[in-house]
Amino acid sequence: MGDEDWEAEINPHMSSYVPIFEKDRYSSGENGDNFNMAPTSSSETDDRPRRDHFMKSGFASGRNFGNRDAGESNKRGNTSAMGGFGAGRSFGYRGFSNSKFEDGDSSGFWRGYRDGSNSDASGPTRRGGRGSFRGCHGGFGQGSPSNELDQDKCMQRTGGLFGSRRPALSGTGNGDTSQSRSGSGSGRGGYKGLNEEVVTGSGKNSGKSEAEGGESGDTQGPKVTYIPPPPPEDEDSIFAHYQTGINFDKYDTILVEVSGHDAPPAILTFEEANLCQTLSNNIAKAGYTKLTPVQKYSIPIILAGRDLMACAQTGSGKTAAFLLPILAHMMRDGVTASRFKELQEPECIIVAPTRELVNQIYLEARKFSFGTCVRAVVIYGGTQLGHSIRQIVQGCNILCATPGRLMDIIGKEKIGLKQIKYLVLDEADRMLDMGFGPEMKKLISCPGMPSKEQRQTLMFSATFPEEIQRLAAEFLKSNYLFVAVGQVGGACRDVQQTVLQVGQFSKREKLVEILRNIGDERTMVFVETKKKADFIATFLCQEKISTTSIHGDREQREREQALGDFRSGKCPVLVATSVAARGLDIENVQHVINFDLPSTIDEYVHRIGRTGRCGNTGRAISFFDPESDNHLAQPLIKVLTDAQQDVPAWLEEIAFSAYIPGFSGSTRGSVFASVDTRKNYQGKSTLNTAGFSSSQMSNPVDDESWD
Ligand SMILES: Nc1ncnc2c1ncn2[C@@H]1O[C@H](COP(=O)(O)OP(=O)(O)OP(=O)(O)O)[C@@H](O)[C@H]1O
Repeated sequence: MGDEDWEAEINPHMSSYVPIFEKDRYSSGENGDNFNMAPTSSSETDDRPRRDHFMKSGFASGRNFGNRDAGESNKRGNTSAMGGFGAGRSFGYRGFSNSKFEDGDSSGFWRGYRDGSNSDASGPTRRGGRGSFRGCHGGFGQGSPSNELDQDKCMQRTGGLFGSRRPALSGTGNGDTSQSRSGSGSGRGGYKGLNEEVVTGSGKNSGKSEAEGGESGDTQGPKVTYIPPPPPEDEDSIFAHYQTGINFDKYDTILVEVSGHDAPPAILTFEEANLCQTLSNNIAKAGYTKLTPVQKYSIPIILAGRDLMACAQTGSGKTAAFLLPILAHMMRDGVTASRFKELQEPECIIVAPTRELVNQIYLEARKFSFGTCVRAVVIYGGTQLGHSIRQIVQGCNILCATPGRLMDIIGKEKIGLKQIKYLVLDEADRMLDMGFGPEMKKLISCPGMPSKEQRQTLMFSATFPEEIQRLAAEFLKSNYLFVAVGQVGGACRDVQQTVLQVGQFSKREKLVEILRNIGDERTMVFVETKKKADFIATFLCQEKISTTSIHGDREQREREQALGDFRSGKCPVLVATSVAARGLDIENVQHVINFDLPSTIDEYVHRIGRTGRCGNTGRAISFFDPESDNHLAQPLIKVLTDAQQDVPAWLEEIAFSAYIPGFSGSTRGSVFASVDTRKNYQGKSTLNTAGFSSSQMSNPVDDESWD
């Protein structure tokens, strides 16, 4: 395809793929790039002129964009600090999505509903500080398609020139990942971005988050002014749900183990839970007629007031397993917080690791509390802090929050914690690992927070590494109960897993081949880094496959837009980092493709769990690169075998040659997704001095993918 065809070829397919581009970094040509003939006329804070320009010249000139063959030959040469990645800009303009953003059609979160509301007040101002490095996400400059990995390296080396690899997080302790992009290149600090919500600066201000920077304005970053559109209020939308799949009834055959003393018996039907009429009505309206195993066991445990750690396969209804009994108690006991109170004191806090997930939990809470006196509120980073506060002051009984925003709100004394009766950690293993663990510890020692004896603490996940379970004990009463719902190894058996041996440089070709076969079926493609997410999304768009992307360097509005376009089917392919690996419940995701395998097997289990949910079937295809993935061979075989999937002979050979003495197949037991570590590890501890298990020390690759 000639350069002149470029724009025409790619425009129709780029409706939603809109990485940020900041022109000035790239417009001079000093990086040795001739593609990006960006004018310097438009204001840094003005979206529209730059979009117009790039519609004309930016893309049109990106001639190396799809040149995958350039790969091998260019991969070394492209790493020059100035020319390699720095030149990669042709696609980095978020305004590419025609006028959508400016039209305020940011329906992303709301399961594809479009209410047309334009509540994004961010406007141009947020562009200024943020943009300084965003263009690099596109990653298609001089020879850039050749080797995304080398781009990554180059990017890191060039951090000093362009700002931080992460767009200029303030070094002064600004905590919100979307908040403080000052362009100063101050680096990422504390958690290196592992934490979705909390990024520390110099270390001095660890744990502070966007309040310091964005809202009170004492850092260089622009204010986050994004106000997400309210979800639709009509009953049909609130109770919209997808159908359980053909394998839903097979849940009944799944083994469940409850450990701990005096566990109440499981219930078999919703009626046995003795929920109030309104709650029962809401359950019926949600289309729930039958309990899933984790619900059968967890609901009576929570109703009995016990602390709980529950491990059950992805997509098997853990959210309702904690929401329903909590709501039942709130209905029984009455709630104290009301809109007429000056200080809101919620009875329940639910934390989860990503903004999208916390919002999804909120929608579930809103659904089940419909028509009751209980009011659920959601707050998360990347949105205007004032908006979060306004939501809370209208009355807050259940607060669904990401950790960074929660700590901001607590720090600002916008909520009191004295009334907390329920603390829920969803994706609890993630919430307690290196990234979020310190924040969670801070949360439970906040002034006013009832001690663990005084509150009920509930933890849910599909995976629960043993060392995390030991950390969790600090949060739970000693007599907590542990519910393990097989699937063996944690992967859902409704997902047909295939592992293909594909080398780094053949991956794109293979991906396109697979996606072409798949057609329009909804597919999530997981990659390991944010830059690669943009790179692959753009590449697919160029291949005329409608694609969008979600990762931590995209603005919240863009993330929501991407999710909305994926949910609605407008973009049937979503390229994502691990930020989308956990919890997201999207109807009709038929395929998950691991373009890059994650660094841990647990992450693999979560990723493939985006398909095959709630008794529906799905497919997962993973590219296994022997150059980089051998360490996963053994645990992968265990997961495949446990889920009764075919194990390729070549994988067994690799596993054999990469044999790790003492490897027991996984960190988990042989029958259940996780075992209660109290059985095996009483008295033993492998914690390091920081209080975290060494195996949970953050992995730089993981860090990259998360934020
Ligand atoms: N008893 C039920 N009957 C019908 N549908 C249900 C039931 N329980 C849950 N669901 C639906 O199943 C889907 C998956 O539930 P949910 O998101 O809670 O799974 P999960 O176990 O939390 O998954 P993950 O591990 O990926 O976070 C949701 O759409 C939910 O509404």
